[in-house]
Amino acid sequence: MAERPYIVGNWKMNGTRAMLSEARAIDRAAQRYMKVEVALAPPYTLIHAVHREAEQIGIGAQDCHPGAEGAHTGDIAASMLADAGAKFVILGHSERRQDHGETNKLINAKIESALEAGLRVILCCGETLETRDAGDAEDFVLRQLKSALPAFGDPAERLTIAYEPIWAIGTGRTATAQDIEAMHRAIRALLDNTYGEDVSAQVRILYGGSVKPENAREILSTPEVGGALVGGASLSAESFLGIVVGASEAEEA
Ligand SMILES: O=C[C@H](O)COP(=O)(O)O
Repeated sequence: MAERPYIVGNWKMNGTRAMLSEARAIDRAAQRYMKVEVALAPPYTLIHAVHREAEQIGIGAQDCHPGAEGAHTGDIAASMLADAGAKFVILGHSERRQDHGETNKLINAKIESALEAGLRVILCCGETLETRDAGDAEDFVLRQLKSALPAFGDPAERLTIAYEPIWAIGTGRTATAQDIEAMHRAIRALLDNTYGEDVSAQVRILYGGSVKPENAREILSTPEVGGALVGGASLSAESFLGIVVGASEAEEA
């Protein structure tokens, strides 16, 4: 089974240089919880500055362009992220799919490009409430993954999946532990079939959607949950570290 629980903060479109003190506090405190792998994905504008501050935590980005370079105004290539100090990139987040019409095909191309640039990838998936209520959540998520997953057999440790039910993002609602476990088991079975069990075992499956200090321990104790992708609660060191503590306790239990 893959290593330590992975707790990743996604700052989304939040953060100016004034937030560097939060990143610094997270980094310093993370050194006390070595059983947990802690990472932050600030906006592009802060990647290099947070990277320079960080001694312990991993720094990543929230998106990249599928191309290597060229005339794409406003876009950022994976190699440029790596140059700025990023070690991973979040791809296929539901907010990118909704706000920018990202398709699984495009996300697949971005993944290939990110891996080529030496980055780790956190591939997001998740269903809407309508899809869940219609009983199609599992089929929908597995279809998303089948279309987006990279055809690699080699750097499995560089792939992480994040299951984020869209209706749980930023709403205060979380999926039940049973629903999370069932979906994570379905994703694990897909990874087993796609890459073989040895490779699949190296891929962590994170849960995302209103993870907070109060629910972190329960969620992170759920079978097949290898960590959390945290939005709102990652914006303050205090609440994010509360989740890190929950992960550490879940790991020790
Ligand atoms: O990337 C993070 C997720 O979208 C979860 O966001 P949230 O913790 O604010 O619900």
